[in-house]
Amino acid sequence: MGEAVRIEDVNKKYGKKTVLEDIHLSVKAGAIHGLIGPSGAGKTTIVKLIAGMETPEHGSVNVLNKKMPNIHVLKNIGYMAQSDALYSNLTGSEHLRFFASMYKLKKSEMNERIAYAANLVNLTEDLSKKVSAYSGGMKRRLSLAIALIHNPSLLILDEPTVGIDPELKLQIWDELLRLKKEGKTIIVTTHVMDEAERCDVITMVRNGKRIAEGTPKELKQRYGTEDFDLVFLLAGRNDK
Ligand SMILES: Nc1ncnc2c1ncn2[C@@H]1O[C@H](COP(=O)(O)OP(=O)(O)OP(=O)(O)O)[C@@H](O)[C@H]1O
Repeated sequence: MGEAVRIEDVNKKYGKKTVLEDIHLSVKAGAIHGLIGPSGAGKTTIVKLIAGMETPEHGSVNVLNKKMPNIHVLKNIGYMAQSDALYSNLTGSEHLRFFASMYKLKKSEMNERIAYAANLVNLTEDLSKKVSAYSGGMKRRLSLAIALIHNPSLLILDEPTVGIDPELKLQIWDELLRLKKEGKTIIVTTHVMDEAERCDVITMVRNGKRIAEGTPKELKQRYGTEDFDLVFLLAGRNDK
């Protein structure tokens, strides 16, 4: 399998503050790749670079073999941001229609995709409600449905399951595994170690640096523990 994302030698600053330093990252096509790290580590900045929303001071970001930002690549990316960018006066259904129309889906395909995405995130019954009446978890679920609406080949999910109950979280992970089987590439950021263990490859990020990478099994073997929280702590200590 080829590479879906390649980041080489990336440095990123906000003002004078360096938030990413010498980042190299290769995401295999068809894999679920997790970015794990404490708050402020730089995970969101990395996914924004991949989604073409930020550009690095130094280095390169290639997605689906094109240098980012690239307008043709954007339609193959589904991006779920950490904070929900929704219109409080529109209903769930209006959101899905609006985003589907941006991707120029045909009417029949649009209806099919809306039904699929709404069902996946358990929002079918709530589609006619305005977003102002949605709970935080419902807004997260709607954002995920929007990210999936155009059937993108690369899904970038920034903390997708925050505020989502355990049952739905499992359901969403089952669906991510199914999408992977279809050949989609999924990049997911998380603080939650049980989610990390579901990824094919994990990159651990701390203070803007990549401190460890491997499959969950490799990382556990490398640090001699089955406890993923401990893997992360040990990887962090080695970096000091
Ligand atoms: N637009 C911005 N302007 C200035 N600083 C920023 C901006 N965006 C992020 N930062 C800083 O960059 C660093 C990395 O932030 P980032 O959001 O990438 O971390 P994160 O690992 O995603 O954290 P979290 O898990 O809390 O979302 C932090 O120190 C943050 O304060």
